[in-house]
Amino acid sequence: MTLDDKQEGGAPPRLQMTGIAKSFGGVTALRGVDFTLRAGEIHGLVGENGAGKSTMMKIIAGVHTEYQGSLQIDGKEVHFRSAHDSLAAGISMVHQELSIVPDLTVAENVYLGKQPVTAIGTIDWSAMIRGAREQLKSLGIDVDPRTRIGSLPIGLQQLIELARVLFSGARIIILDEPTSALSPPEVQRLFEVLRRVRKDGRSIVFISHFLDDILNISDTVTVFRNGRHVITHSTEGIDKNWVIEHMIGRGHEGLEESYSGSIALSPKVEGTPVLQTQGLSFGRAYSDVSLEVHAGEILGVYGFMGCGQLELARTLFGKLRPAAGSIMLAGRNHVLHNTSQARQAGIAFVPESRRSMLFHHQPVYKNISISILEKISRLWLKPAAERATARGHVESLHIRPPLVNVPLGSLSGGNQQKVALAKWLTYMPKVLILSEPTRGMDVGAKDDVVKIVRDLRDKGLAVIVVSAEPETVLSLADRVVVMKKGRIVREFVNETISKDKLLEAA
Ligand SMILES: Nc1ncnc2c1ncn2[C@@H]1O[C@H](COP(=O)(O)OP(=O)(O)OP(=O)(O)O)[C@@H](O)[C@H]1O
Repeated sequence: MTLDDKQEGGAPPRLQMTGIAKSFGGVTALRGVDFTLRAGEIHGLVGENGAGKSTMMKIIAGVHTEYQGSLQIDGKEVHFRSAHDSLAAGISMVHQELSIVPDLTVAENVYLGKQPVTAIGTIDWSAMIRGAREQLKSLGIDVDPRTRIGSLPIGLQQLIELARVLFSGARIIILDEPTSALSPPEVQRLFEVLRRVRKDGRSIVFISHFLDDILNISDTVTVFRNGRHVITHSTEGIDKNWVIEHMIGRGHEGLEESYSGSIALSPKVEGTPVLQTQGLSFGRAYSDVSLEVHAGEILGVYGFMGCGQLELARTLFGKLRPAAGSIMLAGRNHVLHNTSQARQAGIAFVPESRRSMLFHHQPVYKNISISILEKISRLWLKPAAERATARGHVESLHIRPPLVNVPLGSLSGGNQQKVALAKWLTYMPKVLILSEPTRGMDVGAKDDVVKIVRDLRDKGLAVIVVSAEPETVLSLADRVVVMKKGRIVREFVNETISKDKLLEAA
């Protein structure tokens, strides 16, 4: 470790974990890992999918109670037996999956489990609503605390969940992928709050695959690889390349090249588009959207979270019925009444919430083969053939562990995402719509996805990539349209663009 374990003045660290080991059945998640968190520190934690980040943090949060090694808070040995124990010790964690209660109001969610009470012991609704409004305001969120939270866009839900933890008074706050659904301005607001929280002497662990965010907000960075602690270093004087090198443990020539800096877009493709829309509108989500995508082309649709791009993607897959406008496939008008019509027309859609569409208790190979089973069920696909298909995808996407018989639920979040993508790659559509295809993936996995999607394009597929992450769009798209408040405001063709240009347009 290159940092001193002692805090200034010789006080013990806020949190010290030593020699932590944890296995799940035959899978070893952590192999004797050390981790130190100091008071008033924002500590970035990075590593490839499956490196053990979430497992380590879930031990602190009292989710995993069986492990080896020592856990000390302010110099005192503790062993949490439940999430409740951990909360009582002043530790709060926001998991990758949101844990809000969709049917409750915003205020109830902010105060979940600790509602203010009146002198006579009833819930103090007015204090709760007032308190929630103030807390949210400091995060720049202007929303009526009486709104049902499930009716709000996902980015807002994520911010509200963060608000709950940030204002809980916890001394140790663990944020696992907190910015995945946030727009750039929302990320900036979150960072301002995190800096305020740090000033109060509270400590934050920030897990993310967005290395720019990690370097921007953290004081210290720790890298895990394959269940081991690789290095801990002050963020001063290190850069993204340094982090990637330690994450993957080898040179990374070629990796991320397409993400950083500028990229050159392709000229417009001539001929009849495989898919085209004219004046497409859907309620308040988006209106008057005209776009086209050709065979052998990747169209990027970029916009901040909640600008209508997710609804647009769903419409193109027959999940939503447009209020106006038309969709044409190979130059002919098509009315898509449902998703099976879209599939028959050769359209595939990988949604951003793909993990919810998987079967967590089923083995990996079943999850991958399910879409071809549907397509060629009459052929009585044999399990051996299913496994063989799955193995091919597990290999090309570098899914870890590389086992097709283990239950999907035992994989790390990022690896589950890869399985979800593999599932859709098994059947060859004409149009492939990908919503947030690399969310939650580490740099290496992103690179694998980029290669696979480009390969599909080269085989003649028309691909639409919908994303609120500029890097995702830049790394994949041949041509980009930018959406803002439900409208296409800009198209970039045959020119060199950068992240700044995209952000500016959005
Ligand atoms: N509940 C579980 N049952 C079985 N195996 C598990 C379980 N949770 C995690 N693992 C395994 O432990 C290893 C570490 O997973 P973990 O979720 O900690 O990784 P991570 O670094 O957080 O990855 P990601 O960036 O993808 O979220 C992985 O191999 C994973 O498959």
